[in-house]
Amino acid sequence: QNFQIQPTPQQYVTLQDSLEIPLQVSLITDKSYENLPAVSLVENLWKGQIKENGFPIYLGIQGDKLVKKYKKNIPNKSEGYYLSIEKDKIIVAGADEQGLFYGIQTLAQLLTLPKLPLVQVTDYPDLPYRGVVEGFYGTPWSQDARLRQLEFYGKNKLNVYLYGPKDDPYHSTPNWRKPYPPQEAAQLKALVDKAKENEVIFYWAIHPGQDIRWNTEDRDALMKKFESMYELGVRAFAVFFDDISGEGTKAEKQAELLNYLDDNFVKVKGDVAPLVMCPTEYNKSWSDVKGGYLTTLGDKLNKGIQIMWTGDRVIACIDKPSMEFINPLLKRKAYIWWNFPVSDYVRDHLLMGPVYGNGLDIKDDMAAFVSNPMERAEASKIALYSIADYAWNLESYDSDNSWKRAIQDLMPQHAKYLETFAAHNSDLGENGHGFRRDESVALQPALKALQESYTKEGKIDEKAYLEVSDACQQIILSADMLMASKTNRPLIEEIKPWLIQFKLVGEYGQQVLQMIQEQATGKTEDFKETYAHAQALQVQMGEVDATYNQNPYQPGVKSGSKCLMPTFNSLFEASTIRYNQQQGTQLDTRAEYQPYTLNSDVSQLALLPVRRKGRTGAVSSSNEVILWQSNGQLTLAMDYPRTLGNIVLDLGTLDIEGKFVLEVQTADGNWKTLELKPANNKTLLVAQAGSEQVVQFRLKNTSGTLQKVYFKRCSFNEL
Ligand SMILES: CC(=O)N[C@@H]1[C@@H](O)[C@H](O)[C@@H](CO)NC[C@H]1O
Repeated sequence: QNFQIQPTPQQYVTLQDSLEIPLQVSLITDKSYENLPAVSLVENLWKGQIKENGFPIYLGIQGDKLVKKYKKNIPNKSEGYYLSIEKDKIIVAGADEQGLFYGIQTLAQLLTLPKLPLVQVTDYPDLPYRGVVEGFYGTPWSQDARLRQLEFYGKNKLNVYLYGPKDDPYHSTPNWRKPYPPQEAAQLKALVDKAKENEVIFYWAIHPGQDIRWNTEDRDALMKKFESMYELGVRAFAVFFDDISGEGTKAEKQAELLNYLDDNFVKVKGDVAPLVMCPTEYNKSWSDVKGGYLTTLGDKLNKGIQIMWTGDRVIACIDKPSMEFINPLLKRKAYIWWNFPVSDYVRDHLLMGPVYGNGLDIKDDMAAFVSNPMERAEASKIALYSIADYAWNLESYDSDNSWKRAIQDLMPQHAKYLETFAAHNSDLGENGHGFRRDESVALQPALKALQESYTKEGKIDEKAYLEVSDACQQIILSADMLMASKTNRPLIEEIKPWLIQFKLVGEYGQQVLQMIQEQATGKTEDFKETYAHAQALQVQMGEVDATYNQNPYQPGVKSGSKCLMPTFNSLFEASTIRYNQQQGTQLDTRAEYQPYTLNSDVSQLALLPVRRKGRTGAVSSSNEVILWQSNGQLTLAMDYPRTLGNIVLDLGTLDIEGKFVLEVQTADGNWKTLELKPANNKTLLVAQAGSEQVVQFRLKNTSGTLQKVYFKRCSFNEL
């Protein structure tokens, strides 16, 4: 990967010459700068080698005498800088202190080269605010993760971090009125200090809308909370009104409160950044323009207050039409809250792919571009690196080039392996927002050719076969090397479950390739064992999915879910079907491993699919009235003895006494009846399966007559 400055600078002139990296430097700067982040940064670059007669580095800010002669070179743009590396000196001149800091960040990147190239960099950001809103549901980032993030933002010229984790009880209901306890307060103070060191504006956000009352008591409570955050060093504040219902959603009241905060806190303090607010109607698909919510905010909110916007939908890329819709309503440029790579609605997937799809022609239409990331902080850095690249210089943004550099930056020693992993772990899978991403892009043609040639004609496309076979080798190698990596352990620890799964996907692919080869060339003996090996890998993938990352939303671990797994599963099924036809065998052709099997002589239940999500199993419910004949039964068999927790039934009635019996068969073969107890004020019935391992359970109509019931729920969980 040939060297590029990150983010891509506005103007970069190299003089085709270079300089040995000076071992000792002397800093020539206005004395009042000694504790500026920019100066601390350059002191860290030459730790202990700052000497009077060292190589001269001039550091200045527009207006200083020191950089007077570079006045015309310094861009007249906030956060802009001019960096000139010459044979006998280096000049770093900022339009302001942030620009000076960024000039030195660029110098720091050039210092990673064997020699310092003689360059002139004239640079500045397209957008005034660029960064991250920690605004997702799920486990909030840890203190360490946040400290590393802030350093990453400094390096990548991101200048905003909005602290707003939905599941922090002091940010949101119920404790937004309360000050943080001492330990959390100290941690926040440390974050504020780290942000300052990295020229990042640390916004503390409050999420009061679910239970706020529009009265002076709550208004004063909010002011008091802001005051307590101010004492911790916070100098930037946000109020989020998203995902709430009821009183808190009123635009007039929201505007009144925010204007009050603006007039009585922000303007009074004098050193606090412009307020940022997230509206209740934060995307077009939900907004009711005629209802007047957005126009009320646009008309009434003080001009300086920023209003966030996620685009045409909750999860959507941002383009010109999106901005042309919202800006006139808000009577200001919307402050974009981009919901990527957030994955709190697809928690079993990692979003490691390129950042693409946002307009390159909208730098003058947005007040800001901040990303809502994954709860996995390190894994989010691939996307955040490219978001920094995009938001600094939209027109020059190249998503694939940026993605490759992001990976190189995250794991220089294992970039090849991380790229293999990231390429196949980028799509979200089916989801309620309908937002999808490309995945396995480079391998798609070969996967498609292999699948079509085999499933349609039972032939092997040799070229495609070899390409997919190599890819499987690469997948296994990458997973192993990354799991054993000594660098960037925080990243490896975060993605380990997916690395384990990814390796299994590669191994499964290898077996499936062997299956189609053996079937196509008539090696019937080998096929049976290869088939069994493929099934063994399906079982292991199922176990990984049922073991790691268990959560109440999208439990489990999906890897290669858009292209690799569907192709391998289809080839597994096709080759088994062909084998069965050839040999007259009855091998199970189902590729999605199913530990649970339903059997029933009640015709309306017999074909209901059984779904497994993480550690819960559930029979798809039916909307019909079930004609359940006397002695009719439904059984749920396990692949091997398993310990179950609750078995939950909903037959649409609690009146099952003397009509239905629920029994479990334990591993010793004995049956025992379980007591079904009502579990809510409706028709839910729950039974404890007991501590022994179970091989199956059954629900039987013992009434002696036909029963008409519903079949709304039959689920169970494994302990
Ligand atoms: C403004 C915004 O997106 N708010 C939340 C956000 O916290 C979630 O993380 C986001 C992604 O699921 N959905 C929208 C919504 O639930």
